[in-house]
Amino acid sequence: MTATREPSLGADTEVGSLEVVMLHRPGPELKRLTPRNNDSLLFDGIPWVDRAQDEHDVFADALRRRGAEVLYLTDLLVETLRDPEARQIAIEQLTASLRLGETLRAYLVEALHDRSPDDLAAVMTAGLRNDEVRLEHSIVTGLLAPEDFLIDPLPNLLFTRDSSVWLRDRVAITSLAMPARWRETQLTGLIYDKHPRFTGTPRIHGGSLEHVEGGDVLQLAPGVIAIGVGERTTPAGVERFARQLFEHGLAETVLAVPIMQERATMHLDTVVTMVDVDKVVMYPNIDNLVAYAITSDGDELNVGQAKPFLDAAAVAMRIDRFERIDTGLDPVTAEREQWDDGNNTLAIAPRVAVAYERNTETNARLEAAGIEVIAISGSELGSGRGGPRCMSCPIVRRPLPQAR
Ligand SMILES: NC(=O)NCCC[C@H](N)C(=O)O
Repeated sequence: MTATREPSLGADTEVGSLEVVMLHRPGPELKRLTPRNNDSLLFDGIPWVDRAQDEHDVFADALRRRGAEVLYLTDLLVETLRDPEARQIAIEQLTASLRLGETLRAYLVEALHDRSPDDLAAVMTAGLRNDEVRLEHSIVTGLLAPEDFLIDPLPNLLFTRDSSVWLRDRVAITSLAMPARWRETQLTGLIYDKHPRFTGTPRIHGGSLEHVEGGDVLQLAPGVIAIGVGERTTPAGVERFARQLFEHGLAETVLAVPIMQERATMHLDTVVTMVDVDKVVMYPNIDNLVAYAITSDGDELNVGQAKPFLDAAAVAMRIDRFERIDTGLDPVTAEREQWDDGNNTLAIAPRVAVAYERNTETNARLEAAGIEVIAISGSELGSGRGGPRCMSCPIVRRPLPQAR
């Protein structure tokens, strides 16, 4: 494989025309979900996997039809694993933290080295069950139940938004808060390090640092980055991330935005997403969203007073008004549609957004406000509590003509 990094990778807004995006087509890892493990694996139900795949294919096709190139995480991973050094790293990372005793760990290391890139990628994504290994005379495999996981599956890979974020020409490998998702950044980290398409891409952050998840990071305008602080991204995560953004010239202002620490609002993008250069769709039941503007004078970070989010954002973006499209929903409908990711839209160009079709009232108000809504079905995809924005990692967005 030769190094062929494209010169123009990156994205500096939420709404620039989407050119390259990474998705993860749901696969065998979803078949690992049971009523006994779905809570700890962060799913609210047991998805019908074939239907989830169909829904996801429609999503991917909608993006392709509008000109985006869709890269699948699994394809990138398999291609990466063809490199012996990448395989070595992958197996080391995968087995380093297993608490399975030395005999079983050593057996797994050897067995994984014998696997093809496809099979190794399958273990990295779908995990490994006890009854899927053949190790005689092992105390550990003998005493574990057949269906116990030796390596946990990663059903939340579906939400590619969270484990990496492109900021201008750099990629941030995030640090995921929930144990069920920790290993995801080993995969994205490896892909961006070793896949020829990304050779030489400068990086920030990393899986071992303070928690920051991609769903909390919104690029409101070039150099203006809002970061939610709640269930997933910690205050220390924002501080660490902001320092790197300033250090590498990726931001002039970072807006730290506290959100409720609950599952329904796990990321900033569950309550607010951009649908135009100066417009957001926002959960109506959070009128009091505030932001702390963080700037840097070179050495120190300066943190302003809490201001209403839309006002603080407008100042940082140097626009007169950052408009919230009034979905006008009564609080109960708003709560239902927020839970079903009605506010989690994916802008693929200014005023064009992909949204789940089930949120009929939110979508109708968006259309009335002049937003073209590309409605996709998400009855099964949504069982992991994530919408179109969560399910996509933009790798290239065209810069906006008016970008500063
Ligand atoms: N950006 C997002 O809001 N991502 C959705 C992640 C859902 C996943 N089941 C989780 O709990 O982390």
